[in-house]
Amino acid sequence: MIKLITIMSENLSDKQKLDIIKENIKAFEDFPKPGIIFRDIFSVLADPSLFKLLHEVLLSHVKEIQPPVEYICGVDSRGFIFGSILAVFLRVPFIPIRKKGKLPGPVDSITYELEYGQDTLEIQTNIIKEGGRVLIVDDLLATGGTLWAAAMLISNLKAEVVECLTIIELLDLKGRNKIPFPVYSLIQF
Ligand SMILES: O=P(O)(O)OC[C@H]1O[C@H](OP(=O)(O)OP(=O)(O)O)[C@H](O)[C@@H]1O
Ligand SMILES: Nc1ncnc2[nH]cnc12
Repeated sequence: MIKLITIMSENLSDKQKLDIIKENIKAFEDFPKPGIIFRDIFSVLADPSLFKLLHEVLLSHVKEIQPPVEYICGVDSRGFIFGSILAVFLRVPFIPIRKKGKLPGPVDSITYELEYGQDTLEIQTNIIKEGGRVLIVDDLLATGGTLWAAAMLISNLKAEVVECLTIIELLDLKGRNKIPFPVYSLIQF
C-alpha cells in the first residue's frame, strides 16, 4: 500500500492528495466533551504514505506564499509538527507559541476561548524582530480562538502576520471570521 501511493503520488494533483487525506482523517464523536466531533490528524501521521502526501501538499503551498516568510510560529502542540517541517524546508527559524508556563525567560501572553474551554498562549519576548514576516501554523481551525490569540501575540510584537495556515478547518464554527489576517486551510469539514 505504501509503495502504491508512493508511485502514484507523482501523478496526483494537490486536490486529489487532499481528498485522499480527508477520507483518512478519523472522526471521534463526543471527544473530549459531548457534542464535539474530534478530527484526529494523528490518524494521518500514523500512515507514512498519507503523511508523505500531506507533506507534499504543505510544501507546495508554502513555497508560493508571498511575501516570503522570515519566521514560522508553530502553535502548541500539534502546530509544532507541521510548523517545524516547514521551517526546515524554508530555512527559516521555528518559533514555538506555547501554552502558559512552558517557555523560559520573559514572555508575552494572551488568554483566549477554545471550542471546549479557555487557555493562555505565550511567546518569548523579542524573539521576532519588528516588521518580521511570520507564518503561523496549527493543525486545526475550530472557533478561531487559538489562531486569533497566536496572531495577536505576533502582531503585538509589531511583526507581520503573513498567513495563518492550518491543515483542517471546521467551517460551521466560522473561526476565520475572528482573524484579521489571511487564513489558509488545506481541508475543510
Ligand atoms: O480554533 P480553536 O477553537 O481555538 O481550536 C483549535 C485548537 O484546538 C486544538 O488544540 P488544543 O488546545 O486541543 O491543544 P493540542 O494541540 O495540544 O491538542 C487544535 O490543535 C488547535 O490548536
Ligand atoms: N473538533 C476538533 N477536533 C480536533 N481538534 C480540535 N481542536 C478544537 N476542536 C477540535
